[in-house]
Amino acid sequence: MMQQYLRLKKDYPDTLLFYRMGDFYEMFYGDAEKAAQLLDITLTTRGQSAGQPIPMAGVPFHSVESYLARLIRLGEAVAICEQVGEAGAAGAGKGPVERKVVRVVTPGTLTDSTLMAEKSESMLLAVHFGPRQQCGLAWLAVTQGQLNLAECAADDLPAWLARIAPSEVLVSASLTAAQQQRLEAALQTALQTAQPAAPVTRRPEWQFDAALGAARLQEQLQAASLAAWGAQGCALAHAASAALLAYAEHTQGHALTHVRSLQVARAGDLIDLPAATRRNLELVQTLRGEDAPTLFSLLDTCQTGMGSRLLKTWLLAPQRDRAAASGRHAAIAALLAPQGDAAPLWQRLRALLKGTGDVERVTARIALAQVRPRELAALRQALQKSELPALVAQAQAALLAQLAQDLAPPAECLQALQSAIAQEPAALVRDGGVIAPGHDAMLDELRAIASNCDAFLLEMETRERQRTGIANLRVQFNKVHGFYIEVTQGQAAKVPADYRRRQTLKNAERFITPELKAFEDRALSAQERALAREKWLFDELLRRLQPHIPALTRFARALAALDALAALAERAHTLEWRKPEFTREPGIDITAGRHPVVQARLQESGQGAFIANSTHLGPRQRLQIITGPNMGGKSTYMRQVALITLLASMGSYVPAESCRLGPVDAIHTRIGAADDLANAQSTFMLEMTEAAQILRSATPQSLVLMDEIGRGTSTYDGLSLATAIAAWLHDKAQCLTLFATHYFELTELPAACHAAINVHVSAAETGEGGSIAFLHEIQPGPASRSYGIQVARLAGVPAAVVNHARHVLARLETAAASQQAQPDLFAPLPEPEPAPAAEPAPPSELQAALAALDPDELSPRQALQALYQLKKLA
Ligand SMILES: Nc1ncnc2c1ncn2[C@@H]1O[C@H](COP(=O)(O)OP(=O)(O)OP(=O)(O)O)[C@@H](O)[C@H]1O
Repeated sequence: MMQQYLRLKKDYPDTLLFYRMGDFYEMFYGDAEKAAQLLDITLTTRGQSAGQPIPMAGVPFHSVESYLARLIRLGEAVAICEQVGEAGAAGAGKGPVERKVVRVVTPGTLTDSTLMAEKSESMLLAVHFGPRQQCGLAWLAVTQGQLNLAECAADDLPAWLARIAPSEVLVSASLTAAQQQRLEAALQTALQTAQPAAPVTRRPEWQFDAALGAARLQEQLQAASLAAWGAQGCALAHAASAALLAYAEHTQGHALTHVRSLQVARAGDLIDLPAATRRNLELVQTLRGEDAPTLFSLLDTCQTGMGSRLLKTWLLAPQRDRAAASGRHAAIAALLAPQGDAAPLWQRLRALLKGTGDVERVTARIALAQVRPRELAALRQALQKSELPALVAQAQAALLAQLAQDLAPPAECLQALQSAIAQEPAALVRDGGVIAPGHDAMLDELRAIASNCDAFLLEMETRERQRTGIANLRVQFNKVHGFYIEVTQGQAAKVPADYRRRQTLKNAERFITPELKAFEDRALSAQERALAREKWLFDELLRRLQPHIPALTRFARALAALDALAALAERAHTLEWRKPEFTREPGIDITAGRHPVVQARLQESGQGAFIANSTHLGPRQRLQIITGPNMGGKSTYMRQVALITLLASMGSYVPAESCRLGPVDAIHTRIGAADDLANAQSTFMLEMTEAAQILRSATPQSLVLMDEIGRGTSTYDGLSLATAIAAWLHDKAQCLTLFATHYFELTELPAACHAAINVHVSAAETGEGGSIAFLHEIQPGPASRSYGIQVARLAGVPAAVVNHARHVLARLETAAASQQAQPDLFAPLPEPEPAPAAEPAPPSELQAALAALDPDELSPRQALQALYQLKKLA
């Protein structure tokens, strides 16, 4: 057996091998030690090899899922090795049962719903590093039917990683350690998760081959050319897809017949949402790393997991082209439209969608031959909802008309499921009770033999009581001993000669007769044969379903889209959101906008109403300098503008009275900072890194939020930087900017910059104690003063400290007033001064050698020699 184990293990050196032995999965040697530590299970030994005990650890097969889930969370991969041969059938009856690795469970290739998050995909990404700092990317979720390709510069990899959010990354084994380290660092920054970032798995270099990839893609898509998908030219991405497909199939132990569509992603197609923006706007995770309250948690009232997952994709990958978003707006309008006396469509659709299974994942599991009986029952239930397409077809929207078509279930598929699968099937095929009665005559007959047992036993009991005169004789069955006739000890003397003793108990004797033995053989074999027949029928059903996989995939996508749209309609109705409008001219025009998450929180906690604010940004008024007290609502206001922009762009209604939105190519944010300890960057360094990125990439179609830039350094440094950054955004980038600051000096900017204006959040002083009330209203003009000391008081800073601060402030203000007026920060920059004439130092040997060189006159060989010479001198 150990020979067999070691033979299998040889092919999975870096993967834990779960070796099935009876009711356990066992691990040996290093695997056992590692698993014992990771899972906190007992490490024992079994037998010996070369005189040494063999370390062993195991987990029971019936609870294997929970152990797998823990290992996957830790980034481990597990190869599942099952018995595939019949016991006793191997060779001459000696030697272990034949075993095989049937699948490999890895973080990026999960398909089992018990191991997966309901609301997020488990994405597998292959990265191929090509020449000239270019990368090819290929990714897919094994439970979805779509492959994705992209090519990018190595520098843009972090942005792509953030967008794809992979659960596992494949790279070539030839990657250098330094390259891998860089990739892992980028992953950590991109994913921003508290858990360990996605594991990086090395695969053989030859698998990253462009020609192989193109051929594999064509085979996968059953197409003679990749031109239909616009995917013919991207060799680097082809190389990545070769490795991706090979690995995905390797882990499933099965071809991915359900993966039949391809998408080439181009950076310019999507609205850029850098990792900082996702984090700062708390789109799917709060700053503390929790799932709620976030924009997504507020938005997601979907009835199914697949609806939630699609909605999340819409939110995180909004398109620059607004056609898709417009289509969704129109669909939501149709779902909300009054229907006379009947409830609006969104309500009726959601009632129908409730309790629908995860058809998308079930479909993938049918294709991979991993599906469980109850998943098929759930699919049948979904396919039976025939009112669904009819109802959707009633709506007046192009997108919904398309969905109605895809929702028409493949009739043959439904029929096959209705006929074959029992009303409430058992969880596992090997338990029996999965195939419906009446589906197969042979199965029915075998089942009849097995279930006629009871009648036979009763009849025999009566007969034997009469024959023996033992009134309390009983004919029974148990799993361990099979069939028997039980007689109490007192009556044992009366048994006839043809009774054979089977077992002696304290108070009773158990016997068997030739007749009962013959019955037992027939009944047990009928049961076994019924189980085998069920297994065969189940596999047969899966074969029959295979041709319907593409239709089922379309059906699943349509259900998911409908669920997501109905959820958006429900949100629009419940939260009183309005339909946004897209315009050609750049700009953002919002009337009475609200921050949806803050508003919901205020409502829940009964802390008063949310104050709506309007925003106008356009080419002629593109920069707002926002001042006002702490706690006044500056951050809330800025974020709400970004959230409304994003919601409109993903195709949702928005929390505002009205919203007109021009083209948007990116939403950048530079908001407060927690130290990025993971990457050992200081707060200020991080602040400047993010600012640098924004200054480099913002365009007139970008929305930029800057919250208190420059706060992390000394006042003058900070003020100078903030000034220069604001001026650059206004003059050079010309993007739409909201710029919140505590530097009052910045309120001078609009005087010098024609498209900048001042706004402030209002506060009112109440009473004599100097306390303030925040009105949370955005008003034109700069704030008249800051209220830092009042806020400190509100926060419970001791009165003595507050008083002291007041005195210091008064003194500072008097001193400032008596000094000369504040320097004009926005005066044009002076011409750079000529450098002061320094004492000319005699040229060094190196400088002399350099001066003697004339690059235009050098041959390559001479240039190289000169270079060596210079190095030597230096
Ligand atoms: N428009 C609004 N209506 C009602 N309450 C609001 C509004 N805006 C903000 N608030 C409340 O005020 C609190 C503080 O808002 P916010 O964090 O935006 O202030 P801030 O001006 O950015 O403060 P700081 O300068 O200290 O960061 C919010 O948590 C929210 O409860």
